[in-house]
Amino acid sequence: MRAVHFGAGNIGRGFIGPMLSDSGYNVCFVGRNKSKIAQLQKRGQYPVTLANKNRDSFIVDNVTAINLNDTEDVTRAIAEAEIVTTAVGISALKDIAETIAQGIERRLENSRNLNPLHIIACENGIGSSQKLKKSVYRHMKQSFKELADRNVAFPNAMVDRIVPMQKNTDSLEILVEPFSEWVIPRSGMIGNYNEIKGVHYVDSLAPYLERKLYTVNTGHCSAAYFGYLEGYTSIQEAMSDPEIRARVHGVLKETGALLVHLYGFKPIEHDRYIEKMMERFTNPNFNDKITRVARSPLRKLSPNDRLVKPAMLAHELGFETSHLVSAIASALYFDHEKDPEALQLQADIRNHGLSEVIAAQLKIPTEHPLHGRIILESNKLRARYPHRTRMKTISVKVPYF
Ligand SMILES: NC(=O)C1=CN([C@@H]2O[C@H](COP(=O)(O)OP(=O)(O)OC[C@H]3O[C@@H](n4cnc5c(N)ncnc54)[C@H](O)[C@@H]3O)[C@@H](O)[C@H]2O)C=CC1
Ligand SMILES: O=P(O)(O)OC[C@H]1O[C@](O)(CO)[C@@H](O)[C@@H]1O
Repeated sequence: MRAVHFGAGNIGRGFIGPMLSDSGYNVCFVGRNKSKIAQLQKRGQYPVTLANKNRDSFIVDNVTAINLNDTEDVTRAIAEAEIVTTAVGISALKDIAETIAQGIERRLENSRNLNPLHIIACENGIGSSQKLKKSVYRHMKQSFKELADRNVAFPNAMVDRIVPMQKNTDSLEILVEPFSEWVIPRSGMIGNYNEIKGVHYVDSLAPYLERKLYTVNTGHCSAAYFGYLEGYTSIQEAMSDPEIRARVHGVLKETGALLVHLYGFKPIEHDRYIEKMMERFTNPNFNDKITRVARSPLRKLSPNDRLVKPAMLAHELGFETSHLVSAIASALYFDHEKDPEALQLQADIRNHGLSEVIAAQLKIPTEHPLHGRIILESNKLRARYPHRTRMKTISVKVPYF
């Protein structure tokens, strides 16, 4: 069985690669880092180490690799695969869409391979595979689209495993947390597919995806933004500060109330889930950089992502949102100079003002109560962390609610 995986980065090598290989797939990594691809081609395997006390490790084998710009080889691999996965970042999906489209066309040309093909975007976010499908279809001829509708599926998925930045002597080695979860809805699958060992196939993805996004991702990035303002460099440092820990817990109690309401999780079980996630953030067996977890603040602050979406939903339902508001206000101060989105965000705030950014990018209109509360919280943070914040204090009339 053949799998093609786009992105030989942390989640690719540390999570998706091992899962597919363990299920008997030959995993072909498609990547743009030439030296990593050459290493994978040469060795055909690489080591994975678990960030537990014993540092248990195992080898992922039956691996091949192709450079992303060797389009001929990549499209051939897609034409012959049972499954295509990606872990390149949601904003990079559009960049690989044309190659995937060419691979599908090559596969379907003259009805050469009409076996089902599943294409799964293993990215953080809602509806990633369907977003990829839209981009891929933009590059396909109409006749192929009709055939692809019957033979190619793009099931959305939820993937969860913390894989920090790597600093290993062996450039292929990867250190990952022991926990992992990959969830795929059965309704998104077609034909007689081989189940991937360890994947949880479910009837409905939304409860799993939103529980993870609004707990793991909301909590993790809140710890990062709170910790960044405090001057910490790792999530572990931030989580060992009792005040930050309590604020992150406060965020998760707020999203927890929302999730319990939306999906009927038992409150006591959801509290246990929150505790488990707090424990994962604290994992002392690795050092997870704040700048990694806080990365791409424009994406994280977008209306359908981990901060604004749960805050808006919770507000509409009359639930508490003060910790979420604080996380959003903190995220708006993230100005790491090596993060292009952070630089863009700060430039937008400088050029257009905070209120305009909240309205235009977070899509929280000026008249919405959360808009004014974010600005008030931003002013408080500025007073508390004058050396970490560069925005001007902004006066605002908070709408009555
Ligand atoms: N690292 C983590 O703990 C988790 C990450 N994710 C998601 O997995 C995805 C990948 O994240 P990581 O593996 O951490 O990032 P990474 O930076 O380690 O790996 C991303 C890979 O994609 C490649 N890439 C980036 N832009 C590209 C482009 N325009 N065209 C082709 N290749 C491109 C990079 O060269 C790199 O090899 C993201 O969507 C992230 O949200 C999901 C769960 C956990
Ligand atoms: O910042 P991104 O690209 O959404 O992905 C990293 C996030 O995903 C996680 O691995 C959780 O699945 C966390 O480490 C982190 O919050």
